[in-house]
Amino acid sequence: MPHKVYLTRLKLNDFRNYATLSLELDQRHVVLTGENGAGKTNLMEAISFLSPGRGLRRAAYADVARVGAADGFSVFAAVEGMDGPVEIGTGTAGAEEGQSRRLRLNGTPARTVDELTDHLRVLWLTPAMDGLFTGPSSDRRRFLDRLVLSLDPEHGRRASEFDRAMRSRNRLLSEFRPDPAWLTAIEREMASLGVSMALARLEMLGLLTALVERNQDGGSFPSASLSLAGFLDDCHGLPAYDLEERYFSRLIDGRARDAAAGRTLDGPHRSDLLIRHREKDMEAERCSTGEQKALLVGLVLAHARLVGDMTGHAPVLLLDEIAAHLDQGRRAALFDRVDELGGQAFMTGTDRAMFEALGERACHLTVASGRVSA
Ligand SMILES: Nc1ncnc2c1ncn2[C@@H]1O[C@H](COP(=O)(O)OP(=O)(O)OP(=O)(O)O)[C@@H](O)[C@H]1O
Repeated sequence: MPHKVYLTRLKLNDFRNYATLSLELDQRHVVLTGENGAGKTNLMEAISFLSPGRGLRRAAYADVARVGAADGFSVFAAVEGMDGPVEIGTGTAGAEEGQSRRLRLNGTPARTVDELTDHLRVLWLTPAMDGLFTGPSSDRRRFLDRLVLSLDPEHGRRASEFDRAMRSRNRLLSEFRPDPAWLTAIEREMASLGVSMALARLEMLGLLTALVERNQDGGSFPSASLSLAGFLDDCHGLPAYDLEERYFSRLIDGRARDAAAGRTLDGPHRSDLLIRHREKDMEAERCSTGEQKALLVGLVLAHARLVGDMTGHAPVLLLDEIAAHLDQGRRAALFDRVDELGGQAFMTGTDRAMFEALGERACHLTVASGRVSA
């Protein structure tokens, strides 16, 4: 069983509809129930700021600060983390647009928010992800990249450097006579970064597939078959060096085409994550709404287990409105599966009765108008 990582304290200041909040927690799961608009998802979002990135809503920080607050927002958490107890403080200094997020670990400023992954991993499932299978491929790429990031924090740096290089190439190609040496240097860089990104994604899919095959759980949640398409599809199994050479020469050959299109038409930014319902052997997008939800739950739980297996520490799990679409049997199975992961999970819903099967395994809290009570 992986070690448990859990929050023992959470304090918010001027965060969404919370002027101030101070919560003491123990290592149990946390169930947050309350009416629509009470502030349940806001609290989950605050916890998602304990991982790199812009949180589970991908919001602009200016929108996160409480309306009417003079300054920015802050989130403070005491965590029994992967490297022992740690105090994490994060937030913005002002409410203007374009602010970056600051991070302090045990009172000391951190260089980047990526340092959070040394202490805990936070994974989430929200209703906004329900359209994952039917929505644009960019949503699935972002989902996959978050999976990769949770095990390989370098993946984010590679992706943003690739993006920067690609933008430079697009700009150069739009010039009348671009400098060929400069273009070639950028394309070299793109080939190296792009292939690293694709291989990291493939590695994640391989690990997840192996785990799903090892842990058939008797069918409470369906399992997914995952594959990638859209980039270097005809080069499976080639070593990294050959892949780089292929992509590099395709970029060179594609200059005129990309210049005409005004963008780069080949690369890891064009990959799509293909998801199939394994037991039904059917594309996820053709499954029913309920089947898609169950498939997504199964996928996120498998990923959480993988993170626990690989790091030796169970991730903190944020499950927003997870119980609403599940029947009683599935709900009980979900709680058991979540519990077996060995971490701390935060779950929300409008009705406390839905979480009865969790019993004493969770601390049950009520949220109303930006306040939390037992
Ligand atoms: N920056 C902000 N300042 C003040 N209030 C905000 C801010 N951003 C959002 N809110 C308010 O926070 C409230 C709570 O939102 P939240 O999404 O957490 O609700 P919820 O309890 O999850 O509800 P539901 O059950 O409907 O999903 C909303 O009424 C919203 O208007």
